[in-house]
Amino acid sequence: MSLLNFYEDKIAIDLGTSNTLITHNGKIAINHPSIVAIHRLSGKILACGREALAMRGKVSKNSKIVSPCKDGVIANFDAAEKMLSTFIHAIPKGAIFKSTSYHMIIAVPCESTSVERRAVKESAKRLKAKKVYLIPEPIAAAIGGGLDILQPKGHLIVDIGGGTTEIAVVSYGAIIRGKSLKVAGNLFTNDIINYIREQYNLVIGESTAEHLKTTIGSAMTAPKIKPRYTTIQGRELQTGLPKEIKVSDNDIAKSLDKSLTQIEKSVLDILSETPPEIAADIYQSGIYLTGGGSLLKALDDRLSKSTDLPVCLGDNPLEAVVKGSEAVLKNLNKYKIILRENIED
Ligand SMILES: Nc1ncnc2c1ncn2[C@@H]1O[C@H](COP(=O)(O)OP(=O)(O)OP(=O)(O)O)[C@@H](O)[C@H]1O
Repeated sequence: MSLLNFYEDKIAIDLGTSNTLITHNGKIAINHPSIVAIHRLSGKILACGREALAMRGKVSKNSKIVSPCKDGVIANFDAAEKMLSTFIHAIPKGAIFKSTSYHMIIAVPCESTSVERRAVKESAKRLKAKKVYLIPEPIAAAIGGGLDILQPKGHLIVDIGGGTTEIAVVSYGAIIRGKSLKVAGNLFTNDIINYIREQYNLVIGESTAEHLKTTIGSAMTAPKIKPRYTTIQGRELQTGLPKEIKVSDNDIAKSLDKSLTQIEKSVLDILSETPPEIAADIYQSGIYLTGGGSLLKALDDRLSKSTDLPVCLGDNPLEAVVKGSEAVLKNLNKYKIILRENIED
């Protein structure tokens, strides 16, 4: 390895539907919502990340707020590149190694097409990446959570993000069976909005629904336990007037039931397609649950009940993908089987 290569800047990117995380030389340098405010006429970026999120619903008609990713994949490449470029330029760089190009690794959904992957690589090249590697998100999440997936032993990883739930059976660093399901955290939020409208005739916004999900949200109703309540405000459907109601954790559990059942069904489908030797490993190791959606209360218990398998909640589920990607980029030799087996171009 030449001295030049040794000092090459290394960037790992988890460009998620909800959040974008970037590590630079081993540290998380960027952690923002994946959202940009753009001037309609000039196409100029007005704000990115948290700043753009704060502008949502409050900008003039000359500006628009854009989420570059939908259902786990880039839906608006121009906005995604502009957002990533702004984030990369915001990374505080060391005074000595001000490199103008990087080695970059980007996590992609396990069912991304070769066309999608090529488009991601081309975008990265336009962002001056000298060398670009891609890694499947569930594999990155598992490595980031400390799972040793290089062993010839089967693991079942369920990564519930904002736009997709990635379900992958992994053995010896390769995905044996994988599925990207468009049922994840953002849909849970919509489920809550719809339920509150139908049950209470109250229209609530995304932020209120997200708040309900992350505070009193639960994957299971608990009939024998005293319900937990919270008060929310919204607009009454018939009168159009502001109104306040009390909502319980059981309400949220009921609203999420259909989406959670879909995830459970997909996990069971993948298990039924898993080769018997690997299924035997999974019987022992259980399910590795990660991604921001895994933070929903009692989701591990619910998944364990429906599959009859132990469920292990990963550490730092919101950071696992970027940390795992970073680990691979730092040690390409150790993880070369992962890049070779899972991403063919
Ligand atoms: N405490 C919590 N309870 C329930 N859901 C949560 C909690 N904290 C975060 N989430 C949800 O996690 C999701 C974001 O997770 P994550 O950052 O892993 O997804 P992403 O990488 O942006 O999405 P994707 O991988 O689908 O592109 C959001 O839907 C968010 O609401």
